[in-house]
Amino acid sequence: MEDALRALHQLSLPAPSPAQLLDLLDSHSDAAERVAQLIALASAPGEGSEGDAADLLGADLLTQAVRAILANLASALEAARAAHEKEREQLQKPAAVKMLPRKAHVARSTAALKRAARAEEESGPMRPRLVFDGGPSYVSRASLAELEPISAADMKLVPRRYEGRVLYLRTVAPPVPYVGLLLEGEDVAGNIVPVAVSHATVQPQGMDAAAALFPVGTLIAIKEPYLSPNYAARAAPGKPLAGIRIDSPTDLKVFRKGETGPPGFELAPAAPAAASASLPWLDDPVALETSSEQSAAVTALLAAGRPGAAWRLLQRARTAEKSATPEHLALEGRIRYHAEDWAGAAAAFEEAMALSEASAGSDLQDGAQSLGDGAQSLGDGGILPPMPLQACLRQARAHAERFTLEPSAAEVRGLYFAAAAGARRLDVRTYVGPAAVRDIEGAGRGLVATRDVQPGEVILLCRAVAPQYPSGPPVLRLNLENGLVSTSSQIAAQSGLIHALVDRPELQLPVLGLTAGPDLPYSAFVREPYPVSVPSLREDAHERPAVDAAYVDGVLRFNAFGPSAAIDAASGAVFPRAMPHPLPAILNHACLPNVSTTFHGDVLLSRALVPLPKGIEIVHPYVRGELPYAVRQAQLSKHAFQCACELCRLDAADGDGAQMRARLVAGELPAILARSGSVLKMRVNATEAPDAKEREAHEDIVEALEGIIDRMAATYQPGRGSLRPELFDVFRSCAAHRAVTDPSRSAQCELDALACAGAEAREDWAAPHSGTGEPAAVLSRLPALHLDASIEAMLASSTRLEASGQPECAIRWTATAVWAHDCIIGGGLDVLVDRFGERYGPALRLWQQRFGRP
Ligand SMILES: C[S@@+](CC[C@H](N)C(=O)[O-])C[C@H]1O[C@@H](n2cnc3c(N)ncnc32)[C@H](O)[C@@H]1O
Repeated sequence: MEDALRALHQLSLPAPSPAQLLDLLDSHSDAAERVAQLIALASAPGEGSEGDAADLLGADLLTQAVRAILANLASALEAARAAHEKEREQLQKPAAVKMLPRKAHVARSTAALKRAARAEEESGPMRPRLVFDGGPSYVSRASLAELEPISAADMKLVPRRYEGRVLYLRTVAPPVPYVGLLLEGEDVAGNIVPVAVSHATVQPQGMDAAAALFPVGTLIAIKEPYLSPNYAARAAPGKPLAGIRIDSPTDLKVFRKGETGPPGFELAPAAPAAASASLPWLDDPVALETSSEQSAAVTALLAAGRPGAAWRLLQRARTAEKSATPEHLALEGRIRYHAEDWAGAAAAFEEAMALSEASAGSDLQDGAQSLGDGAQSLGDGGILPPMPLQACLRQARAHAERFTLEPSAAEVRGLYFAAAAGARRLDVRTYVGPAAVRDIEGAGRGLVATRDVQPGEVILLCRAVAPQYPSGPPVLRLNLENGLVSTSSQIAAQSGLIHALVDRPELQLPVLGLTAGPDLPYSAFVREPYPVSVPSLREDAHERPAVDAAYVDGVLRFNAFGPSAAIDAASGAVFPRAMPHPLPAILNHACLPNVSTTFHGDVLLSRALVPLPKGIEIVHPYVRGELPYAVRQAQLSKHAFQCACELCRLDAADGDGAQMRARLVAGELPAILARSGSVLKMRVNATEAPDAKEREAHEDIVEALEGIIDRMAATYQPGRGSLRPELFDVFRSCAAHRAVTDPSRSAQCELDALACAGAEAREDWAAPHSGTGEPAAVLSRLPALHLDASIEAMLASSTRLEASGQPECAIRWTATAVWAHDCIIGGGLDVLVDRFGERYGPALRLWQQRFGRP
């Protein structure tokens, strides 16, 4: 991989994009040729700087060169597959290991370091990276004291996991960073053992940062080491070589100054870097001398997203100093705030202020500001940005006081606009509305309504645990067994979550208490009662947990929501996964949901779409209910359950009809809708009457649309009712054409579209609004599918009715849009205007004039 990238770099060509890499990894496609041409085109003759590869070689030669480079990459992939398969076979029949002599190891390690330095220099830190996985993954649950030391010479068979044993090594070279880290260790007998650590860091590191984490001479212990014939495949692939592969970084312990070294091993622990300069890898800093050192370290730990370590450090400092200082209390407030303990944070801020007042009016309390309802953005690591103590206190109190109150429109508005402005980690309190965790027959646990709930009520407002926004190089991980490709966001989320669980072991219950897909057995936490709120910081001593990287991957794959998408190479399915929102992850799936879930930065907001009677299961869609039945089933297949929601029951009852419909949707429908779009573009002035030619074009297309409606209608079982999501777009197009030719029938078409998405009309839907109060909506029940497009349907209908001189009918449609939007997202008119104002400004302005708050 690195060789191919270097070769491209030498030709001044860009590295393949992640999407192109995905194409290249698909051994069944002819993508290699396409990618070769695209990459070669990136340096077309005459366009680049003088003397670039295209000028020197000419386009044809250049394409040939790229082809050759990509062919090398393809054979590297093949070699990786072959090595993986061999290792898999050998697992049953391990062979005698052939360890290289020390001299050869030193030469190899020196060359690897040189190569890494050259790659960093030539291709830069943002060069894309590729690693592999697949097959068993290991984690040791034993404590060091339970394990018996082993030396490299005793590890005679490969591949083998040396259960019950621990290998002590001292590093003899700086680490080689790639996605994971490669270390070189020496045991007491002087044998060199290569070690590859996956998820050593949350994002790939440069050589200097990696060297600071593992300075030469660091003493390490590897619990129940797995000796692999291809040790580096998951961290930094290269030629197959026997070495230790660490899948879960909690299997690796680093000894720090002051810690007791391994019994019987004459290896002195290495001195750690100063805690304030560089935080120790995955551990808490120890032995800080001065109060200012402690404060600096706590702040650095918070910024690094390690509130647990910050908390433990603070507690140790407190114990040493006996009485709390205002600075310590302020730090405690920040840590508790980070951990969503608003009441605890408020108490600590208050005490800090009282103490600082007592100690001669410290400036901690100056500059108080009102924070209002607007959501603030949190700083690095999800912490409160620097602000006066009094402001911190207000904010903590506001969150604590609102804890049980349903989020207001102003709060949701603040959340929406903060996220729209690019904020990633939002300062909002969590809220768990009328929902509780219950066992659901045939579906594990789920959430049910604890009372009758009205449409629009907030069910959940939750922040993600340790969300990651990868800013490093693009990383891909190819599973050599099932072809699944994980992208940067998935890998960073996995590494970030492992590190977060080490930092805050109390988060294991909400995170590892989730299931990890049908292929992994439940963790022990799944059997415990699932926590509804975020567990508080643990007061007891910290024992570093063993975190199984494979289980965390499964949890993310089967539970995480998030804005970034990943592609299943096998099925081509695209599904979002990056951020774990623990409690919302307990929601089970239905293609026809009864809540609307939206994402704002790292915050998830779920509101009821329809009335929820007490005890009903709350369900949301893992895959888009608008997709044809067969596609939904294929996308859900990884979960290994059969969805039995109302939509699936109806689609299943349609039998062959559902398949015929899918064919129409994929075949003829797009062409008719495209034609419809072109005809609609003929309307330059919406208020002008169409000439005969235009009218005829609209009438023709309506005929074609009605034809396909009839053919699709024949694919539904008689008596199925109006829930027909595939017809939504067809009726919407009809509405747009009818608005030109026969305006009186346009609103009916929009209503038909909404009914296809699950809405129900009021009997008096066509009557004009009368009186002075707010108009009644035209719907009695909101659609559950095509949510945003449904709001457009309502606003479009309003706009047309207003234009055709029926303002009191129009205003009822706007009222419906306002209601629907409040139930789907909320946040009031400003949010609706921000999202739809550009296209439907006049309709929304009219509403604002008549019913908007001043
Ligand atoms: C995100 S979790 C939901 C919580 C899960 N029920 C639990 O107990 O942890 C997803 C898993 O829940 C189960 N599940 C979700 N929706 C389901 C449904 N409609 N029918 C059956 N099982 C379902 C599947 O096992 C799926 O992989």
